[in-house]
Amino acid sequence: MEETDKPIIAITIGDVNSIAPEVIIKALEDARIIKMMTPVVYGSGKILSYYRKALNIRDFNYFQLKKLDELSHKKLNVLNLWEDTINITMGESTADGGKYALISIKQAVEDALAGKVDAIVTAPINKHNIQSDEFKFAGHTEYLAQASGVDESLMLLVDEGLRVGVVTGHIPISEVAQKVTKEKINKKLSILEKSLKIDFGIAKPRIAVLGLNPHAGDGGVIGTEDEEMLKPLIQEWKDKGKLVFGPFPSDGFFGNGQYKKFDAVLAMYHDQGLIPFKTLAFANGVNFTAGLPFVRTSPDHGTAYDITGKNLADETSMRQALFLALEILKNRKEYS
Ligand SMILES: NC(=O)c1ccc[n+]([C@@H]2O[C@H](COP(=O)([O-])OP(=O)(O)OC[C@H]3O[C@@H](n4cnc5c(N)ncnc54)[C@H](O)[C@@H]3O)[C@@H](O)[C@H]2O)c1
Ligand SMILES: N[C@H](C(=O)O)[C@H](O)COP(=O)(O)O
Repeated sequence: MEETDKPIIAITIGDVNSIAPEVIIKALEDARIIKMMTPVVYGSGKILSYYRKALNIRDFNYFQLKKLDELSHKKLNVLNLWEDTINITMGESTADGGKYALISIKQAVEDALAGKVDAIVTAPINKHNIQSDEFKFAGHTEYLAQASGVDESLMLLVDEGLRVGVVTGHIPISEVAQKVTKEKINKKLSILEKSLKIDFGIAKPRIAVLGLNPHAGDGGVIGTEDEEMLKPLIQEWKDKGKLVFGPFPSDGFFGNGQYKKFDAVLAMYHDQGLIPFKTLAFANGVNFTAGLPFVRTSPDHGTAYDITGKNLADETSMRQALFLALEILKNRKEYS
């Protein structure tokens, strides 16, 4: 591969007081990365330098630039987005943690939408300290959909053959039942099916749909949504020749390993899908946003303030997020 043919991957800095800089540095230390892609950290060399020293990491070098077109395909790049020296308070949630995380995300999105970078890999943010007049969203997923002008996207957690999407995402549990509508499930199923074909190269994907109620309602004894909404909806997909099955009672479905028979699982709400996913795949898991005009992946963990600055953060999920972004780019190219 020519150096200049490598995909350019924007990596957002995340919360600078969290494990985000640590997992970025450790993931980028992997010698395979620079051979396969051109990474650009959107943030500031001062932040990486601070963590390199704090964690006593040697031999981590990078090329600093002020404009994206100065990047080097032979080196790890850091795009300096600010001159400020930030007061780093490792393991604490501060206004600065949110402010600089947002500067990084905004620039990466602008560059992705302009086609200047091929994908974005986001390091973790704190959903509380990033809130501002400019950012009134529950997470990257919601922000990225709005910023890129799509009315619906899908949070899809991925670890090799295990893929778990959610119908409702970052909303209070009290709102789940009313938000799980036929229209919403159909939209999410459409994004999921398309993504499995285009992003994951699966020609005829098998999708499992989980029930909303305990035991998928037990024939209407525990809630009526599974019987009255989910069963007919799934039948409509089957009638169109799609391999969509369910509704499955979530506990037994994961408990007996049935998930292994499907290319993807659609859960009705965040914890229904993410608890089994993270139990099975926390270290390697990647959070992918399907349905965006650009590729966006992320590690499946958060800011982990409790271990920040202690050199305890496992960077595997961050590294997998970089590799999955590449794989999806390749699959999209082959599909088109
Ligand atoms: N991609 C993202 O931006 C993202 C993802 C998940 C959570 N979050 C946010 O992060 C904040 C903290 O969330 P949380 O406490 O629920 O989850 P968390 O993932 O930050 O931490 C959960 C537990 O896992 C441990 N852990 C997390 N990542 C680890 C790693 N790489 N290596 C070793 N141990 C690790 C932590 O120390 C903690 O004990 C919240 O604001 C949440 O919204 C952001
Ligand atoms: N629900 C995600 C997870 O637990 O991995 C996480 O909160 C990140 O969400 P965004 O990608 O929307 O920030």
